[in-house]
Amino acid sequence: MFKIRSFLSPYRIPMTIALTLMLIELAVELIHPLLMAKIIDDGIMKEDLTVVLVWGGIMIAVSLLAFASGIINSFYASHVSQSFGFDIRTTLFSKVQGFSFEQLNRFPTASLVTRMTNDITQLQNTLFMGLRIMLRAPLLVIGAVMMSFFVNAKLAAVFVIVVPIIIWLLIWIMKKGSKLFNTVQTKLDHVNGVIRENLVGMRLIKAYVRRNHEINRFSRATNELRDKTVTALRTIETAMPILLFVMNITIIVILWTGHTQVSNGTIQVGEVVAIVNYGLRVTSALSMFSFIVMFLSRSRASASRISEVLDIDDVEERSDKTNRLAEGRVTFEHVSFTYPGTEETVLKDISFTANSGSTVAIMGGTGSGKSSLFQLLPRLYEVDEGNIFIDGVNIHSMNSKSLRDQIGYVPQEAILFTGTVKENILWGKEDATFEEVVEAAKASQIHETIEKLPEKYQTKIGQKGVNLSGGQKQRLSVARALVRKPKLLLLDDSTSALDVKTEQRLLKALEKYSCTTLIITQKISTAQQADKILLLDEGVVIAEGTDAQLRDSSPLYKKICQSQAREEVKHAKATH
Ligand SMILES: Nc1ncnc2c1ncn2[C@@H]1O[C@H](COP(=O)(O)OP(=O)(O)OP(=O)(O)O)[C@@H](O)[C@H]1O
Repeated sequence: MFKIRSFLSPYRIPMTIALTLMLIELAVELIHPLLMAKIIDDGIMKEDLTVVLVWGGIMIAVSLLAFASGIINSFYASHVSQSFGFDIRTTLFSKVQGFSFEQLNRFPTASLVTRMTNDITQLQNTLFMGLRIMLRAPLLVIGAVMMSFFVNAKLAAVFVIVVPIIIWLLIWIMKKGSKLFNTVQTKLDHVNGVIRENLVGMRLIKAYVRRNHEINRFSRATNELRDKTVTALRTIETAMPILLFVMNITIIVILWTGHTQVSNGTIQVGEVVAIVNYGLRVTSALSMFSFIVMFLSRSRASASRISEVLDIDDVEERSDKTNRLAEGRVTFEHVSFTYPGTEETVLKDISFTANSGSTVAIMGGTGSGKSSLFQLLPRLYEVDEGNIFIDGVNIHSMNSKSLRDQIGYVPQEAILFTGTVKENILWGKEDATFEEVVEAAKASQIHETIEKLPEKYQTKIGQKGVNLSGGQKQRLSVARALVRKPKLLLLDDSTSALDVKTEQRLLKALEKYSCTTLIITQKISTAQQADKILLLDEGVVIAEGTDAQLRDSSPLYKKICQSQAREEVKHAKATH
């Protein structure tokens, strides 16, 4: 919570101005009944028109002052609340960018989205309300009670009993409400999660005709959200009529005792009217409380959810060593790795060397640890045991940003961003020239396809690359990696959707980049072109060598070759 409060520091001055203006409004509101009492007792009762006109004029003047203060207060309240929200959102976003994968796994994606949008909006609204009316309501209650005592202490004594009871009740509701709204926000996370999964997987949903299943899933999530919200709002709303009932009884008591005292001549009519007026203002302030308590409860829940993200420790950069990779020679030395928070060791005692400029194909069954091995190289995860060296330097001691800058990593799923083809390639190296972009596209065998697009390199790519085929997306992702002219290129099954000829051309074109290439593949045709093949099984390297060597020495490799050869024969027969 402390961190969130610190976001208010830059706005101390506008907040002070807004609060001062709010206090002016409040003061005017509190003076009004006094002026009214004066007009009744000294003007109307004594039939003195000058008093009525003079004090009436003063009343109008202070009302205008309150009006102007209210308007300027709104300006400041909007400015402060929006800027405060902007600052938190920007900080939260950049905080998440610095998360390690282990930290990222602690929050579901949809929950992070809710925290960065809805939760921050809750805080913004609360701050706006805070600067406009939130403080005004409690201060109005306190001020009205004090002024009543000033007018007539005996008559106002009833407030001393009633107000503490009401304050206690309000605190109780707020604590309860805050817990309930926490659950509401979690349910909102869930709804966002379902929506996100649904929109991302729309093609699959249609292909599997799962529309009704998805509609039911969404209905369940949104029903839960509705039920929890209704429970939270009910708890807060039912308390309000109780408060107002108590206040109305209080006013009746004041009127009753006031009436008796007026008859006895111990109090003037104007004084009774003033105290009743203060009572009514307290009542109206309390009816504002239902909103205030709701806003406070909600924002307390939201603030703690935002703090959870802000409180995550920054990943410490161990080194500012910005080694330039000269050759890209990779050495794994007895590397073992377990995903944080899990038990199973997914890579066990891995040792191998990929010479500079060479191509190493990594093969293995699904779940054998191929992608995990890749993620260790740009240090997306840290090794548990052993060491990884690039050009003889332990990557553990290298600055992670400089290390990643020099690696071209193409993940298994080709991810494209909304923007043009050129922008997507430039994503790999912002300051690349157009010639470099074209060069990378040519090497990735995507240049000709791009040239056929309506606006060539300026063609807009639809959301997630919907207007491109799987193979085109893959090649564009490879171009994005090549444009940075990496010393080390990691292709995670990134040529799976390419036909053999295109893939061969792509691999040939890579030679000119003279980078070390590690390529995860399921295809023997790809592996055959590599200088070395690593065969992984359940996180262990079970065979290492060239295609010819493995055909002799590895029964598993031989089996894969035979089964793929059979597939090819079947495929050839089918196409004839
Ligand atoms: N983020 C993660 N957290 C925990 N375990 C994971 C994570 N990612 C993968 N694993 C586990 O690590 C093991 C190896 O997964 P990995 O993705 O490296 O396999 P792979 O060989 O690349 O498989 P595939 O060819 O199917 O992509 C699997 O048992 C998988 O369940």
